[in-house]
Amino acid sequence: MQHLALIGFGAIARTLVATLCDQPDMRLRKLSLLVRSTPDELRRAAAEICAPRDIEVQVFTDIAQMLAARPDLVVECAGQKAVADHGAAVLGAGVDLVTASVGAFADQALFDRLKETAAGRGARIILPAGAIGGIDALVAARLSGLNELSYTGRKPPGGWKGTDAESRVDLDALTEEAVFFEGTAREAAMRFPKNANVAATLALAGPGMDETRVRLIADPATTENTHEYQVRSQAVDYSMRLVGKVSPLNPKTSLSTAYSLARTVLNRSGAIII
Ligand SMILES: NC(=O)C1=CN([C@@H]2O[C@H](COP(=O)(O)OP(=O)(O)OC[C@H]3O[C@@H](n4cnc5c(N)ncnc54)[C@H](OP(=O)(O)O)[C@@H]3O)[C@@H](O)[C@H]2O)C=CC1
Ligand SMILES: O=C([O-])CC(=O)C(=O)O
Repeated sequence: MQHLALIGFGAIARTLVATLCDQPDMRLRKLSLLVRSTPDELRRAAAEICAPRDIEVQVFTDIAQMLAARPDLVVECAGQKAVADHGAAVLGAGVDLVTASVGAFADQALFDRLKETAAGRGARIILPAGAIGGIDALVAARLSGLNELSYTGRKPPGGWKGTDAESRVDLDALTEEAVFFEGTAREAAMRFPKNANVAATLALAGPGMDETRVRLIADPATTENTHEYQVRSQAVDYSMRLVGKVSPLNPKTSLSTAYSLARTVLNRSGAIII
C-alpha cells in the first residue's frame, strides 16, 4: 500500500503512524490526514513522525478533497461520530474503511446503510480487534454455535472522566471498585462511545449487540485497562484477559489499540496475512 489516509490524528493515529514508519516492509509513500482543527500544528506533528521515512504528508479538512487524492485505504481513528459523518463518503468512493470506533455500529440504521454502500461499490468495512483480542477464536466459536459471551471492562477512574460514568458514581471519591454499568453491548457502546468500542467488536464477532452482556468498572486500585471475556460454544470454551497499558496520549485508550490497527494495515500490504 502506497497511500494511507487517516480520519483523526490523536493518540491512536500518532502511535499508528510512528509504528508503520518503523516497518521496513511498509512501502508507504503518502499519508493523508483528515482533521477538523489546527491543521498546521497537526501537519508539523505528522511530518516529524514521518521524518525518518520519505513520506509525503497532506492534511485536509474536507473529506471529498481527501478522497479526491485517491487513498488506497482509509483508517478512522477519530470517534463514532466520524464514522457516521464520513463512512458513506469513503465507501461510496470505493475505498476500504477500517473503523477504530466500532461502537458506531450500535446504530443499526448506520450499520445497514454503510454495509449496503460498501456492497454496492465493492468496498469493505474492516473491523480491527482494537484493544481486545481473540476475535479469530470468537468468530470461529460463533460459527460452531455460541452459548454465551460476557465482557467486563475495567479502567482507572481517570479513564472514565468526561463520560456518563460521572453521573453514576463519584469517580474522585472512589476507594474501591464500582460497577457502574451492566447491560448490553449496544447500550454500552452508545453510552460510552470513547470507552466501550471493544464491547461492540465482541458483539459483532459474537452473538450480536443485544445478546452480549457487558459490565463496566471504575477501579481506583488499577492503573491499567483490563478487558476480560468468557466464551462458551459448541466447539470451544475459553476466557481471555488483556491487561492493557494506557496510552500516554489519551487515558481512555489502551496503547495496544494503535498496534492492532497497525497489524490491520500491515495485513493489507504484505504477502502474508497474520
Ligand atoms: N476499538 C477499540 O479498541 C478502541 C477504539 N477507540 C476509538 O478510537 C477513537 C480515537 O481514539 P484516540 O485516538 O485515543 O482519541 P483522541 O481523542 O486522542 O484522538 C481523536 C482525534 O480525532 C479528531 N477528530 C474527532 N472527530 C473528528 C472528525 N470528525 N474529523 C477529523 N478528526 C476528528 C480529534 O480532533 P479534535 O477533537 O481536536 O478536532 C482528535 O485529534 C475513540 O474516540 C474511540 O471511538 C478508542 C480506543 C479503543
Ligand atoms: O482502549 C480501550 O481500553 C478500550 C476503549 O477505549 C474502547 O473500547 O473504546
